[in-house]
Amino acid sequence: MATVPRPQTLVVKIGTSSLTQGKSGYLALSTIARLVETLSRLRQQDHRVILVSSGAMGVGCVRLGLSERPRTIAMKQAVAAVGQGRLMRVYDDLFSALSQPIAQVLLTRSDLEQRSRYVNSYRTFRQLTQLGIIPIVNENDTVAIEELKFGDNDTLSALVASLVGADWLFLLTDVDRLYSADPRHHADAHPIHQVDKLKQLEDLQIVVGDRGSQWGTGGMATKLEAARIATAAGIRMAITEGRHPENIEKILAGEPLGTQFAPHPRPNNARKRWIANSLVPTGRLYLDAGAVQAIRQGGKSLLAAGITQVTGEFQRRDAVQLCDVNGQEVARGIVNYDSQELHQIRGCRSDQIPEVLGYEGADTVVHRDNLALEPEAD
Ligand SMILES: Nc1ncnc2c1ncn2[C@@H]1O[C@H](COP(=O)(O)OP(=O)(O)O)[C@@H](O)[C@H]1O
Ligand SMILES: N[C@@H](CCC(=O)OP(=O)(O)O)C(=O)O
Repeated sequence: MATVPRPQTLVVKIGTSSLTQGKSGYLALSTIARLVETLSRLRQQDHRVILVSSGAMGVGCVRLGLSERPRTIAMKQAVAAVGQGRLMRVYDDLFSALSQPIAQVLLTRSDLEQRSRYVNSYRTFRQLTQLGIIPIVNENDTVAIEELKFGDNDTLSALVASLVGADWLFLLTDVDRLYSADPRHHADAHPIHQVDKLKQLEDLQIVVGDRGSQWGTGGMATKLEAARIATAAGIRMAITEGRHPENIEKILAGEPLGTQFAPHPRPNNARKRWIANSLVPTGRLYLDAGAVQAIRQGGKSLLAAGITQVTGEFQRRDAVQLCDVNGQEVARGIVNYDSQELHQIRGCRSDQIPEVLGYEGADTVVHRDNLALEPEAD
């Protein structure tokens, strides 16, 4: 097997559709064993490896004899609690056979939203990988409430890859790559091998279903959202077949397998990566052309004068999307005013703000240190 020159940080996500056998939902043991062998080999080559594994819900359902995903939150949480333990037991048995230590990391959205918890999560991953351990990550489905969920592990894996500053994100699924339409329903769909810019997919009018397989979540739509997050964070991404985890080594060695997504230049400011990816925006500010130019080309802070419209309800220090006149997102940032205040001061010069609000506020609506530009906004 070809080896890759320098040790890299690799995040590998495997979906339920690859971990389980179609109709019965039983574990796909040979796939899991091959995945364990591949990841252990990559560790032996000194790569830092993080596995994001779905499957808690699917495994829990089979254990409890359920034939479809539960609908109520309480039931989902109970089923995931059953499945997660069983899944980790299988991983631990197989990795232990190869003397590869593993650790379980269960995350909720708030672990990555709050800056201090984000930094703490980063330190945990760094310590684990420095010790040569493979962290196995899943959403903490048992406690996560609906509003605070990542919702799917494609997004979670991209956020973890961004958090640790990974070189590669591999999404292992039950199709060998992205197609122009869902190959299950469109026999004539053609394969997409390489994506240099995500906009290319819009131009090609790619149709991605948001329905996954029986136990999967999000289908291809969430994989493209993962691609948006990962490539913007400067991470290469590949979608490839879960039944052949050894493809990871071939892709690292330069083979054109699966669908590969080229990264944007890596933003070298970790705080801005956090703002761009981990915070969930709760409102939108529409900017005039001058303000868009000032923040994009001039690297300036956003002032109230350049805001034409405010939507959503948000508090000070919340994240918002900054959009041009066409509604195209150009940046994300943390606001110094809440939505009520911004309705009053939009379009005002900074020196008019104290008079309008009746108190002294910040000079900027979004300071440039709290503003992360969207790389594909051109
Ligand atoms: N354009 C597309 N190209 C490839 N697969 C697609 C596309 N649109 C939808 N899909 C579906 O997405 C499914 C994979 O998503 P999902 O079941 O959520 O996988 P996982 O469990 O690996 O996350 C495929 O089985 C396929 O039917
Ligand atoms: N956290 C859930 C996984 C949700 C999910 O995204 O599933 P999948 O689409 O199979 O990757 C579980 O463990 O069942």
